Amino acid sequence: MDDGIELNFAVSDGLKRKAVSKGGRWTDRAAARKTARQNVKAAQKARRDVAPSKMPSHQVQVPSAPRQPAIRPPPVTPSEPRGARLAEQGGGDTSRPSDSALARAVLEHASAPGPSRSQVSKPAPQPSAVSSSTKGKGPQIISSLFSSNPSYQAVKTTGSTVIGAPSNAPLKGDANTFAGLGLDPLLVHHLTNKMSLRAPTGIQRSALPYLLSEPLDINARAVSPLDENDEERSSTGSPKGKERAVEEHQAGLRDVLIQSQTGSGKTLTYLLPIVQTLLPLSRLSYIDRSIGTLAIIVAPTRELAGQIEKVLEHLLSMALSLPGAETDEHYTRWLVSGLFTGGATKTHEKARLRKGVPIIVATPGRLLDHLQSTSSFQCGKALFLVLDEADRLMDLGFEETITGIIKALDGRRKLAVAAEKEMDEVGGGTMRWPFWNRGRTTMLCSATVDAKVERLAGMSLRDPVIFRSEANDQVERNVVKDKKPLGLPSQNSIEMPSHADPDKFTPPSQLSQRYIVTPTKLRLVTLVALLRSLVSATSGNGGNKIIVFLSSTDTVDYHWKLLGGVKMDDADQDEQETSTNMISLSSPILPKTTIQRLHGSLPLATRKASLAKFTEASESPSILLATSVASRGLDLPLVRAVVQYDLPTEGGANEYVHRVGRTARAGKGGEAWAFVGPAEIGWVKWVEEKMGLAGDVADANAKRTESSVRLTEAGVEDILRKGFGGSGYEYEARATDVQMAFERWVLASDSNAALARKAFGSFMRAYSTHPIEEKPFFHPKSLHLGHLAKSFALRETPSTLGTGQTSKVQPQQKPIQAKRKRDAESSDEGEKAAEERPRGGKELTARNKTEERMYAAVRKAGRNVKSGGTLGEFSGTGGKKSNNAGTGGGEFQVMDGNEIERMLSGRK
Ligand SMILES: Nc1ncnc2c1ncn2[C@@H]1O[C@H](COP(=O)(O)OP(=O)(O)OP(=O)(O)O)[C@@H](O)[C@H]1O
Repeated sequence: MDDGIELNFAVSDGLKRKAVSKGGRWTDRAAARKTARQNVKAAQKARRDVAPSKMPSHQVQVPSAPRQPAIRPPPVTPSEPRGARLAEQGGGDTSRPSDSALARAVLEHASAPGPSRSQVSKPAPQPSAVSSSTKGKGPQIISSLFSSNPSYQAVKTTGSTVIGAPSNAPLKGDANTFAGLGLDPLLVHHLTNKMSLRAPTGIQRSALPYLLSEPLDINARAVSPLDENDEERSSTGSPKGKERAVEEHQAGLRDVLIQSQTGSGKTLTYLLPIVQTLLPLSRLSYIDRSIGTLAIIVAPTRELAGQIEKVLEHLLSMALSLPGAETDEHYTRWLVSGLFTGGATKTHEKARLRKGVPIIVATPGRLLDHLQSTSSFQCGKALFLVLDEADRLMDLGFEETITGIIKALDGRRKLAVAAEKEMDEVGGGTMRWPFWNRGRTTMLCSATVDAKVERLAGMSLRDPVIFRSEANDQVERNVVKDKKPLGLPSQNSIEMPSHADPDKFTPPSQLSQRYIVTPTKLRLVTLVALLRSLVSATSGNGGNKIIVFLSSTDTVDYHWKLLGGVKMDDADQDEQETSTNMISLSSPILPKTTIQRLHGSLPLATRKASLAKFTEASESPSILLATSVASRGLDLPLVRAVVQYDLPTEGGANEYVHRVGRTARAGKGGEAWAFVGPAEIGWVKWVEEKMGLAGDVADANAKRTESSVRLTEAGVEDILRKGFGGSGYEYEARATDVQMAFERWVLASDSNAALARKAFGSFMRAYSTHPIEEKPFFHPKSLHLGHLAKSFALRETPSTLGTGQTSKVQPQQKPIQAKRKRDAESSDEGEKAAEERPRGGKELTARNKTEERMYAAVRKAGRNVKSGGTLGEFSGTGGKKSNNAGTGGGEFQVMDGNEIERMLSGRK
């Protein structure tokens, strides 16, 4: 498809601008000004030299709107709030001279006298294109994307940025086989032939020997159930009373904490032992589904639970005998799985539980619900409880729910024991369970372990063994020495050795991590340019999926509709019909690419369909715009790149690692890109220091003094040039055209404009919720609102569009209440616990802390507003207020620009 914009990856060396000078004195700044002027001259010359006819034949011209005399752009956004510009440049990390130089250049260039590049030589924007679609919509303003724009430093984008060999890949070497770890031949056969998994990963190598070391002895004599009143336990001769609890637990496996990198195969690490342990039970004559549930896996979201259940189903579909093997003893298909996430009706789920489901995968709220209200749910004999994505469970506020689940399971067990004893006493007991003394093994899994996970571990695990991923060479040593499970001390928590720093979160070593210091005004076009480069470089094998993270549901919705609705010619920018049920859009600026979105406020069916569409095998690249709902656990195949357009507002470095972990999984390559604002560059060093190196890379670099993980800067100019192509500075004109097309789309209808303003407001509010620790880099005061508006394709800051009109609160409340209800109904969990929260909906629940901080901040501002007598909203253009122009955040709206400014500056 001809998208009307060329993709040209050749970078003209001769036209590269020199780096602005570094240092903090006025002489340096004068030098920077001089360089800027020289650059303008050089650009002029270059453009004169580049005749359009000399363009390579493979390059496609920018869509040709008729050129008209340029209308001068207005002087640098007169509506900039006081202090905003300064703030945009401040706050940088002075230890990174290049970054601070960039920030200074923002100021110098913006305020430097003399002609701007666009005034001198940039092809003029086409006012006609604007006017055609904006008749009667107020004054025209020409996009001034590159004029008066912060100059950006010509950072040379380097090649490979990976720091080591794959750290989450299957291990190499003959000694590293699934069979060697003690896995049943049936499972080995299935993994190899049906799932194409030939060797274990580091965490599997580390944990499987232990987890497979206690098979159930199906020939064991039945024993009486245990309880505190037992006088004797003759069949086992075990001690009685208090000691029994310990004894009981020691007879089985100790509880386990599994911590390893994203994409390292934790799911199979706990599923394989569960399946292998339970499988032999099917040979027992008395075993049928009425035995109830023997293993429970808890995952924080529906998507994750569904994903785990799919892997489990796949495992359970294995052949029950080896081809050609002759044996009298066959397993039966007793072992099945069930998904309990609130997606189906409860009646249906209850019916399934009544029949019996040996292994269930559930979200926490729904599981607790069944434990409390479904009496036919037999789970007193459960042998395994897995808490997957432990950190996410805690983030989502499931601590109490998990406590409830553990208590309920203990209660069920007691009831089952009592029932068994009663049957025994009356002599009618025919079904005797030989595994009462085994207890229940709890496994906790997480890629990152922080204080919250430690709290969950303390609450749910007894005497745990901690497993971390082993590096390749370490494995060899262990395997040679001892084929049995690594020696475990009999008491106290122990930790399997790992060379990685356990206190740091380690991204996969093969992951390339880059950041782009992007002037706020250029964010949107830089995103487009980056996506264009990424989609054009994708290949089926290496992956052709890209995930873009944004900070809120509103910004996801807006960018999705904007990309899908924008037109690059003069065609009417009609409002595109996009209902909540719509799955996929395409965009003229991202050829042959489908664009999906994912956030917690979408109906479950839409979310499922979006994910399915995004992951479907296709030659066409695919982009998923998502909130943090997509950051944990999701194992989406062929994700080649993760772009963090908005850096995480919650979860800090931890969240960053989870997000980038959606690519570079199981040893595959991947790219991570982070958009960093000029005032946010200190974040780079901060996040680097929070991350540790993995396994063997940590070994090799043990003596390195510098920060362990490095993010590499990519030049914004390079990105723009690559994405938009053309010779010399042509990319500027192309980027400007794209920006103008976006702006036309916004102006095309009231609802488009309202979406843009809503997204802008949501971004602002999300931004203000960065935790205090991150405030040095993400302070709302440092946001240049005028430039930020530009990045939302708004021609003016929403705050300055106000006419002083006030709105009544009442009319706003209805849609907000309706939205909340929708959120709750379609919430990720759909779960009681979440629904009980006043704000409902997973997305809202997920941002509990965020919302608390945010609401506190906005409430504070709200007081200011109310003290002024009114509670208002971002109002529409031309004094006409749109119905939908609220801030998207519920009851808190801000009246006008002064109020926003006051909120940001902390003035009364
Ligand atoms: N031994 C193996 N060899 C090759 N691929 C594997 C192996 N084990 C698991 N995988 C694959 O690795 C991918 C990631 O696995 P999984 O989702 O379990 O990772 P994870 O550690 O749980 O990651 P996250 O922390 O992001 O949830 C899956 O696609 C899985 O099929």
